[in-house]
Amino acid sequence: MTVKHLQKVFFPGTINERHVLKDVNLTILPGDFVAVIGNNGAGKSTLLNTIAGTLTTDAGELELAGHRMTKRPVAYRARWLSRVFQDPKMGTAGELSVAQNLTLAERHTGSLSLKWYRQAGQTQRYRTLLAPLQMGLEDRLTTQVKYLSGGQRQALSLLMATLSHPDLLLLDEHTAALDPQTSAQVMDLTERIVTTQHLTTLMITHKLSDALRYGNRLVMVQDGQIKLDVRGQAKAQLRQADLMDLFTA
Ligand SMILES: Nc1ncnc2c1ncn2[C@@H]1O[C@H](COP(=O)(O)OP(=O)(O)OP(=O)(O)O)[C@@H](O)[C@H]1O
Repeated sequence: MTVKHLQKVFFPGTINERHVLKDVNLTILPGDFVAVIGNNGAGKSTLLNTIAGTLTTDAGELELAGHRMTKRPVAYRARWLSRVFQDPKMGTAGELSVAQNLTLAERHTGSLSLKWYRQAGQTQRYRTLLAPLQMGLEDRLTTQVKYLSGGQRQALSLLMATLSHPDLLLLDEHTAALDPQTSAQVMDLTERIVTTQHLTTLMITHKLSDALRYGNRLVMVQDGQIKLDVRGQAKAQLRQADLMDLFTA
């Protein structure tokens, strides 16, 4: 994924004009797991939304898996890109069962009937997919998703978002609405899925400890620009105090 000279201006030409992304450049290499941090209003969500296509760009280029995404709608980008939102309700259909949600996610790449899960072997396959989440979902295939806990629902969202092996996985503060223990559980699950599938991942988080612990790369956005971009050994040596210093600098 490459982001070149990206700019976003809200309310252009008015008294409220605000340059939220100021010439952002970012090359995400295949297999990178990038944690994005930054103050409130720094431009993190705007960056993610322009990549996902829910916001248009004012200047710059976006390319993913060799395809130009810049002016493309969300549906076009969905072939290569998946997203998990902060709200566990966003990634799943509450009125449908766990199995039906999985079928929906699989229909992303084909055209299966929602009754497909009843076919022989399908139940076992879904149980096998769900068991590694360690949330007990393999025993709740017929439960309507609205009755699941936030953590179970977010784990299911994560599984559904990654079933199609996307070229880019966007995690939009996906553990922020969960209690600390569940959040840690979903983060560990995230790491397992991302590592096993070698997924290229961009994760926004407000938890500095998560940004330091997970992923091979850390990007700090400040005032619409990338203030810090470290990977590998340099990232491993970073401490929370270093980040706090940068936040206030
Ligand atoms: N759709 C919009 N219309 C107008 N202004 C917007 C819009 N979306 C964001 N902004 C403004 O752009 C700035 C950056 O917002 P953004 O949500 O990208 O920041 P953020 O780094 O994700 O912050 P937070 O950590 O609080 O979520 C803020 O001043 C915000 O008010």
